[in-house]
Amino acid sequence: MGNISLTRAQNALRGTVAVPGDKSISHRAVMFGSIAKGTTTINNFLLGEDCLSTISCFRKLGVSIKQKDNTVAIEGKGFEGLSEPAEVLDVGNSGTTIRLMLGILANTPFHSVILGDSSIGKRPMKRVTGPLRQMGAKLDGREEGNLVPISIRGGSTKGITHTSAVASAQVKSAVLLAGLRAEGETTVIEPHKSRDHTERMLDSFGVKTVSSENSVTITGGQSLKAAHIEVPGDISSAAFFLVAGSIVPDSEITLKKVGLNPTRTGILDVLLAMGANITLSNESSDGKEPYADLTITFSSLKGTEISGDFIPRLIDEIPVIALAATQAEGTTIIKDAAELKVKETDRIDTVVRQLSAMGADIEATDDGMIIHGQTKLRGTQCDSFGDHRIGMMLAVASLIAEGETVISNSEATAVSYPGFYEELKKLQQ
Ligand SMILES: O=C(O)C1=C[C@@H](OP(=O)(O)O)[C@@H](O)[C@H](O)C1
Ligand SMILES: C=C(OP(=O)(O)O)C(=O)O
Repeated sequence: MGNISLTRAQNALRGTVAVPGDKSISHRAVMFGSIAKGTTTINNFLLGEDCLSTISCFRKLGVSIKQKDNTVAIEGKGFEGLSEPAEVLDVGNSGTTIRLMLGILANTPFHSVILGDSSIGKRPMKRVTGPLRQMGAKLDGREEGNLVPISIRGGSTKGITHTSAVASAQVKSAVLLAGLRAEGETTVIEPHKSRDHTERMLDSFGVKTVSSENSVTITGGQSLKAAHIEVPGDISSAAFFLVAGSIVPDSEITLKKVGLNPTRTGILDVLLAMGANITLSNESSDGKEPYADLTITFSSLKGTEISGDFIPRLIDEIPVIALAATQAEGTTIIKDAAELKVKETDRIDTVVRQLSAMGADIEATDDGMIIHGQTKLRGTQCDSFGDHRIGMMLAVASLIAEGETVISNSEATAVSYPGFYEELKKLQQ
């Protein structure tokens, strides 16, 4: 597995970055196009390994998908166009692929087996297989259907009202997708609102859902009509540059066409509350998703507290927010974020261990972390542990660390951002 060796930034970070397409939106565009009737086209599709896994799984389900660079064309034949896969569906490292796909397969009258890599092998699936079983789908897997490999035989399902213990767009989307073909209404209630890309994109495909603050209802029997999807830049990828620009002296970075769906912009609210200097320009929207250019300049940061409703709006950005907090004056407290423990790694544990090794004053709590700033960081031997967001956070940390930072399993960043290290390097010239 690859090591990358990085050194402290010699110059300020300056330049413009077009961050790659949004991962959540790219997955959904392929999935919805695969169950819609007609030709769905996607522009600025994310060529990250996770989204390529989604394409590969739907091809195994018999869907014709043409992909050239970041444009994709899908010949959808509706749900009826999906056929029993001869091979195992391998989702690689992607939690979104497996959970949403299970929702779709709940209604397909054939047998499928799904698995993923060693990280997926540890991630809980009961949160999805539980409600899908309640709807009538036949699923099984290790630990009573909690862990892959999962086998599923879809069939006829009935609508349910599901109260999810966690705010999770993957759970919400899986149940709503099963609800598309279920008898009657299906409602998902969450403790906090999670990202709503599914609801927005279903609308583009001609399917109505009804949302209130923390619940969404879908009526079964609706079919999808092909659509054209323009994928905005991924704010979760932009987050690494937002923090890099804030902590490397004299920096100024512009990020083009970054998706600004309000269920995803917690990182902007938090960085602004910490004193970051971020301006928006060229605000617009394609279809249902708003976007804008973001410009970030270096500024001094102060600690903050992040909890409750904020957490789902920035869940994937917490590793890099923790890094920003090491450079902020005062204390940052992150709580209500126990979900971090069931991501690609236990992100409370990996963030705390890796940043501690670099000299940060950071401690783990049951549902988050406490960071005391400002600390000087020093380069050391680090590890992404195969978690793309940890790899990218450590690369940003290296920019302000004394000496050499070596990151093992550095290739993990290709899961959501192929070419990340090169882009970071370009800003230093
Ligand atoms: O629905 C999605 O596209 C995602 C939802 C989130 O996961 P949860 O639903 O588990 O919170 C997020 O962490 C993941 O990166 C993508
Ligand atoms: C948690 C993530 O993705 P997934 O759940 O799709 O593996 C992520 O991208 O940080």
